[in-house]
Amino acid sequence: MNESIITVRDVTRTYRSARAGGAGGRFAAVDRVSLQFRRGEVTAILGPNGAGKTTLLDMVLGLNSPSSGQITVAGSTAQEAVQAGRLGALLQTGGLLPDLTVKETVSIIASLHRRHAPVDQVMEIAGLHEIAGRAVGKCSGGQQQRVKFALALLPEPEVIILDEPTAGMDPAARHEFWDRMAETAASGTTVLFATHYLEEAEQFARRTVLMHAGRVIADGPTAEVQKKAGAAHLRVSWTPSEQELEQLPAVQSYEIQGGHVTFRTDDADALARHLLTRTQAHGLSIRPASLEEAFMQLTAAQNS
Ligand SMILES: Nc1ncnc2c1ncn2[C@@H]1O[C@H](COP(=O)(O)OP(=O)(O)OP(=O)(O)O)[C@@H](O)[C@H]1O
Repeated sequence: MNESIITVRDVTRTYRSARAGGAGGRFAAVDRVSLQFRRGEVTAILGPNGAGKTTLLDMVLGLNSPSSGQITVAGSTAQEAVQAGRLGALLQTGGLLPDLTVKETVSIIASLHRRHAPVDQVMEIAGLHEIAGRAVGKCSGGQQQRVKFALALLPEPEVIILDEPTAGMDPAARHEFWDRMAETAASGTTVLFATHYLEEAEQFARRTVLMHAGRVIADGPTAEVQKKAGAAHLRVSWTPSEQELEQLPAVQSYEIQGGHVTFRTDDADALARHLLTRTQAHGLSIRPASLEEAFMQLTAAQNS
């Protein structure tokens, strides 16, 4: 269980910078990243647009090569692991043929694998039996993602990589998708997925790697990473004294405007409790900080 199945060692991937007008300037889409993933671990790679998640996952899949550093999967290169059917993927891009039915799609892709799981079994795991006869082009976005999930399961991979698998799904479809994924992970498959959603990481991954601008800025149990990134804005109607302000817990910063105070806090519950029980503050509202704000805060904290 503790054996590392994926090792990313000091990996950088640079691209020519569009902003530099192609004048030779390069930037690192992934910047000196080192990570290890253990067998059976479910990890979320969390980050805003452009953080480097897809670039990193594509390198783990051998679709893209590091500019420097090394990646090994189950002791071999990514390409060898894919060829051996040890790695399965559900990628953001990559089309399905719209005129084939769901079952035809899964059967045809199965026939391309030297060894594969029974078609009925992967259809069952991905919840496709009810829509087996439907043309792929008539399936919803969420159903198409489930078809891709079934295709990723066909080689019975030890590692499965999912790049924003639930993009475009409504909350119910998202839940159903993750319930099915959890069953797969419970059987010992290592799962690595990229997401924009903190809640998705929180609900489905025990470990979260937070990326921003190509760097890993936090890595650990999801609850801890969430606490670091999960700052909130809390607003009350209140005219506080200097002394009252000083006694408040968990305040990162505040702004006073008219009869209102807006706090930025890393523990909204503790602050709300204090404000409502020990001060005259009232009319309290809490708004979670956006992921982008949380990242800016974390990066600023790192750089200071
Ligand atoms: N082939 C490429 N050529 C040039 N720049 C690229 C290329 N691929 C990615 N980039 C740039 O590298 C950075 C990281 O992109 P990447 O797609 O890995 O981010 P991401 O975290 O997956 O974002 P998203 O959540 O939007 O998918 C971005 O600035 C992107 O524009």
